[in-house]
Amino acid sequence: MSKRPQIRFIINPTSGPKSRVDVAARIAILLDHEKYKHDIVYTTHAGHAPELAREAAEAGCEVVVAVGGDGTVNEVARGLLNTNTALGILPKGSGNGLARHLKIPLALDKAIQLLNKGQVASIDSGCINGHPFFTTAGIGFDAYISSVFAGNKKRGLQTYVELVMKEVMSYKHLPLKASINGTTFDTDCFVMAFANAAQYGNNAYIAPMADIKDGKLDVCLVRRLDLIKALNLSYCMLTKTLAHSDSAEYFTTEHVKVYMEEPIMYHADGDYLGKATAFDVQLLPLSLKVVVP
Ligand SMILES: Nc1ncnc2c1ncn2[C@@H]1O[C@H](COP(=O)(O)OP(=O)(O)OP(=O)(O)O)[C@@H](O)[C@H]1O
Repeated sequence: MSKRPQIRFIINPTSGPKSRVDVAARIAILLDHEKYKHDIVYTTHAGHAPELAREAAEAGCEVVVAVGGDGTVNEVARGLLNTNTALGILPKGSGNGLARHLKIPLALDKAIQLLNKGQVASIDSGCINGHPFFTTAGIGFDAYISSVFAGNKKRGLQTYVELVMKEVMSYKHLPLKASINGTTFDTDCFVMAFANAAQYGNNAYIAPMADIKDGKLDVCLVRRLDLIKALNLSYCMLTKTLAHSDSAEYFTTEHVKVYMEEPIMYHADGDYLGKATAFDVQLLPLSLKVVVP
């Protein structure tokens, strides 16, 4: 029994809708205790989870499980990058982009059971100006929406879509210079998204063909939008058909550089990170182990 590997659960008590479900109790009931010893820790502030994850990885923990939304998953995964410790996910957010991409069950009990029998796979991660991301990062309108969404008490797809429709026409397109695969070009930018996973979350597919293990980022560039194109873009994202739309262009690459005259907003995994005039976006191949079905 003493050789059982350790699994740590890191719970963000603030993430997701309020729920009466006692996650610790469900873990106690459903986790295979012959397979794992476990401990449960709770974050007390933003930025706490990377510390808790790193500490567990350094102690030789086999799996560290993020219990929360994509923000919590990002923080835990950051602490596990390039270690032998695998990330597990109990999805509790409103978008759950990485869990959805990896086909991790959204139902708590099923996600706990997956930890008992799942396998470990390596996935790529991305890095935008030094900030790791696992689903998507982006500059422009998606980052602007992240900044507004962060201050919004209501969550979920409906809030998100309402926000996008309200803000889309007043959003100011900014010009940028991008270097991708040895070519440098000038363009207007409504959004430039760097996709490691295919979706933002909520099954909104910004890069439907993105493969999280292929060593490439799928860069989606939307140069300009009018109202009709905006409606079409939303429809295409939700029907996984954006790659066939004439609103978006795609590039696959390991490295992108972007230069702006005016500062532009950016995000990583939906967390608004501020504004910058220069961006260096890289792909870090197979840099994270994850428990998957
Ligand atoms: N104890 C805490 N108190 C306040 N903020 C925290 C705490 N622990 C983590 N955080 C922060 O909460 C942020 C949001 O978490 P997360 O994305 O998991 O939940 P969510 O916003 O409810 O989910 P979603 O983004 O899917 O709606 C994280 O980026 C993290 O920095």
